[in-house]
Amino acid sequence: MASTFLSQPVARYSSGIDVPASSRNFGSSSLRFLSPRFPTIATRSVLHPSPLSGSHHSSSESESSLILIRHGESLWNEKNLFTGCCDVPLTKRGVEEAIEAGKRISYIPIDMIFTSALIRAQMTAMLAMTQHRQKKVPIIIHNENEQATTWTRVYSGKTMKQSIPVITSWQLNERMYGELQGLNKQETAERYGKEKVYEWRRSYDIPPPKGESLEMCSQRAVAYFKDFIEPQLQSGKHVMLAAHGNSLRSIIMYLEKLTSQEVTDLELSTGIPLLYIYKEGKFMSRGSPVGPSEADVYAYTQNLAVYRQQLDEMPH
Ligand SMILES: O=C(O)[C@@H](CO)OP(=O)(O)O
Repeated sequence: MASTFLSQPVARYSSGIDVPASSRNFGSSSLRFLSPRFPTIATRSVLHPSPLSGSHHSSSESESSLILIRHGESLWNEKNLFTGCCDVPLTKRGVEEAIEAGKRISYIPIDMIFTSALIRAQMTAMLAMTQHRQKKVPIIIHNENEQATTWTRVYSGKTMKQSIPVITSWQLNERMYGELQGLNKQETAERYGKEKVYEWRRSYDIPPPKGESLEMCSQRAVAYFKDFIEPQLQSGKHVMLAAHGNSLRSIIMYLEKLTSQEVTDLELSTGIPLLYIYKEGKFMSRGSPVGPSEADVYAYTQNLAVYRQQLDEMPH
């Protein structure tokens, strides 16, 4: 699976060279984030949780939160068009959904953000973060080439501590819908029959014409999750992942060990965050946080409750 990523260039998240050793930390020892191209290095040089992240244990004891969020409504969702890998932005309603989602998760710790390479997922992550109580700045990591890496370097350890790296990756993109992209879903159902279109949209292993089946999408999205997101969770990092209906369905299938039949019935609404707690190698689904004042969400674990209390004590 790792060979899938060989074409991906190196990403570095670096503080630069003129920062005093004592402040060259993103909460801990390393400011460098190395790319999916080097999974083992990425695992070792993870950015450690912020002081407020509530996770200071060794990885064997650590507990991390994972937020999954499907992007808010896009302009093609609104028009009922097959979108797939076409890169369309959010509607006004989608923007509002993302902001609302941000309110729901405003007290859940987030140390790293992963998004697809598509603007609707990136907009959603960024808009949601405008609501986060911790007020850290999400920064997209540019690793297209050496120049991009060098030209986006940050030279202040203090600023780095107030930042959250945002890693974008095409492997988290929506499933590629092939020759359905841009077609109206209703008209397509009328033309090819509802059952055929349902099969294209929701079956596990039947691809739409010249497109990816959910199984094919899962081969890249779940591989990426296992290789690059799970190691971050294992090291105690709290992660938000903003992606798409089908890339997230395949990841949820993996997290919840769903069968190919069960994943067929799984539908994800736009802009609704889903919370998982990762502990001792297991993912526990905690549903969707209803709102920042919803006591139940923070009662899930002692760590989340402590984190929330710390945020409440922060000056406004
Ligand atoms: O058009 C798409 O890309 C997806 C998600 O909006 O549609 P579907 O729900 O049919 O998988």
